[in-house]
Amino acid sequence: MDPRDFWGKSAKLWLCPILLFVACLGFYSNVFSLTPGWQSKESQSPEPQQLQESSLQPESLPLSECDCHLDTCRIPEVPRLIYPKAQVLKPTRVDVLVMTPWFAPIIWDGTFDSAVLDAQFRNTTIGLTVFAIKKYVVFLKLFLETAEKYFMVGHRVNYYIFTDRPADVPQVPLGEGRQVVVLEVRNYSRWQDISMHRMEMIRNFSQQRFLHEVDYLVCVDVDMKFSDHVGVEILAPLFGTLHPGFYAAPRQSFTYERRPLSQAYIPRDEGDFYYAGGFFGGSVPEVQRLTTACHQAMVADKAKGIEAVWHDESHLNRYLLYHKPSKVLSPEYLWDEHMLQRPPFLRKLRYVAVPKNHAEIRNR
Ligand SMILES: CC(=O)N[C@H]1[C@@H](OP(=O)(O)OP(=O)(O)OC[C@H]2O[C@@H](n3ccc(=O)[nH]c3=O)[C@H](O)[C@@H]2O)O[C@H](CO)[C@H](O)[C@@H]1O
Ligand SMILES: [Mn+2]
Repeated sequence: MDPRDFWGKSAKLWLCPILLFVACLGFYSNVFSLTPGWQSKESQSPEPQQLQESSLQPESLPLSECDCHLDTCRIPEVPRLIYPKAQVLKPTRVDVLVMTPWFAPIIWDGTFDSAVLDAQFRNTTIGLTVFAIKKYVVFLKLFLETAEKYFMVGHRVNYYIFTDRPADVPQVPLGEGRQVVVLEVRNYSRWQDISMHRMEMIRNFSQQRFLHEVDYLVCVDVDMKFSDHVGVEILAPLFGTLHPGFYAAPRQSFTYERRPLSQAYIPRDEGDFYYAGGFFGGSVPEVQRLTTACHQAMVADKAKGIEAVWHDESHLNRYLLYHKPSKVLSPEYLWDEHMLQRPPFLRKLRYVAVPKNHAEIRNR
């Protein structure tokens, strides 16, 4: 028999039971889906109560244009530009790590070209959040003046100043497309509580305002000044900054929270980097997720009578361990000249600590 003939005839014979089986499958799957207890987990619709609760979870925040997988964001069109060509066999930095194992760039001087980046990020509005509660209002003047000189120059910027002393916010001349927005908030008696509640307040205002007003949020400490360019090279769905005290340290010596009782707990055999609490950010939905998660973790810790060793910074580190940032800023973006000796590979100091007398300024 011709093999083709065999397959021709037997195909018809085989096809009948298969079609019958498929039809039965379709019928029974419909019947089962109508029968309680036969639904698969995924297709179960949550009880109204569950739905309300899960809508508070950071993962289930509403989708937005920026809310997409790392590699699926829309590529912006850039105009004709003249800039030096990258050379594949001449890497611009060989002295430092410029890429994480999950392919997030680590931002160092020499690794980026602002001409290209500025074109890619034109029409972007950046929100810079900063808290100046109680005596910390004294830092605002230098902070704003230096930000005008170095932070996102040429782009639209909203300075969101969270303070309990709106009258003490200084008037600083601002460039075009830049504005100060004063957000009056409560204070706390302990500095640790002020620091930690930043997560809650950023979360709250993200929902109320930031989602509608800016594309990215940059969340920083106020007791600092800009001293070199900080531009759109830092912008990404989620970014953190290498803490200047730990960039070369082994993970065992990172000052993560080590007590399993805390929501910020990280075991000694885990950890990528030690991130600083004083400089993080991302798209508004991602920052909303981060701040919601960190705030919820701090509420849970408080209920158990535990406070993480480095407060919000410990929770930020835990979050960024399990939600890998899409860019990592080098310590150029957060440095303390009085505490640390500048290593030769640190070519620029972009955002640096302003010395403060802790006894004089904290808890006042
Ligand atoms: C540079 C850096 O990574 N700093 C982190 C580090 O502490 P720092 O020692 O830099 O903490 P800090 O005294 O600067 O406090 C954090 C921030 O809270 C605000 N504030 C604090 C007290 C106050 O009375 N009024 C007020 O407005 C202010 O914006 C300040 O910059 O660890 C803290 C948690 O322990 C935070 O994670 C900080 O972000
Ligand atoms: Mn600080």
